[in-house]
Amino acid sequence: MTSAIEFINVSKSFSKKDGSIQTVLDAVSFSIPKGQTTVIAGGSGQGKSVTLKLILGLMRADSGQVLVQGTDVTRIRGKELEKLRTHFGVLFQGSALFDSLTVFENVALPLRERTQKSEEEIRELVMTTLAQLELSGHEEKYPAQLSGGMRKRVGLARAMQLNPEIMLFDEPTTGLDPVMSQEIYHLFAGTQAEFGFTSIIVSHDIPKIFNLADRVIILERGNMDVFGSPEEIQWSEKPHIREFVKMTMGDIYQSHLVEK
Ligand SMILES: Nc1ncnc2c1ncn2[C@@H]1O[C@H](COP(=O)(O)OP(=O)(O)OP(=O)(O)O)[C@@H](O)[C@H]1O
Repeated sequence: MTSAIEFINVSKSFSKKDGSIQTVLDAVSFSIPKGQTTVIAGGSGQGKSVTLKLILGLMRADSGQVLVQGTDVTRIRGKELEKLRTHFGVLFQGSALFDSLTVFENVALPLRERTQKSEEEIRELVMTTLAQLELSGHEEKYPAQLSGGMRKRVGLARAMQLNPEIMLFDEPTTGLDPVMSQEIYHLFAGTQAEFGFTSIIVSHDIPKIFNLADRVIILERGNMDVFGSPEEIQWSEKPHIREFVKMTMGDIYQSHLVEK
């Protein structure tokens, strides 16, 4: 299976104020297959956002290789890095919409900034995506006039504009109620199936988010455990994974744990 992303012995540490060193990633290796959905989970401060930043080249690894579609991000800079980033669609917490721009303008932004398309072409593309994400009729509204779920959908519409091969979602359902979160998950599953991009989702919303996952990566104390499917997690013998299952998946997987 071809990998969209591969970490080979990647380490990342930070110097703390008290002079000590905090190792966030300790020689981790894993690969993210093309066209699949990988969920990155783990407790607070375990390095999920650092992992996304390393993938995007927003942060540099201390050692090891971070391969994005075969290119080592740790070795490129400037224009080359910018070009590589065009392969990504990014939806971060809070959707990061521009409040002073309408829905239409927010979604059109990447096309206006990154392509030579005419305004006519841009209108057609934006209106098509808005229709796909059930946002038709809202194009002249401003973000403040939308619900949280709609803002996420606008963020998703914008992230999809340049037909990215890889989508990164950082806590995509933060701040949404369970009904809206469910709606967003449906939308992810639908758009992923339709467009076939590689999805990487960082989320605390376990076990719900696991329904979307082809594979799961759990980060803890500098190490990563990679599971081929969410079901595999429950059979892990590792105490910290069993603890994670108990804390986050509770009753759903409890019976299996008891049976073991
Ligand atoms: N630029 C930085 N300088 C110093 N320390 C940093 C920096 N970025 C991250 N860290 C530290 O690295 C650790 C991992 O951070 P990260 O943001 O990746 O955690 P996370 O798993 O995404 O957590 P959360 O779920 O709370 O968002 C944290 O302890 C954080 O303080």
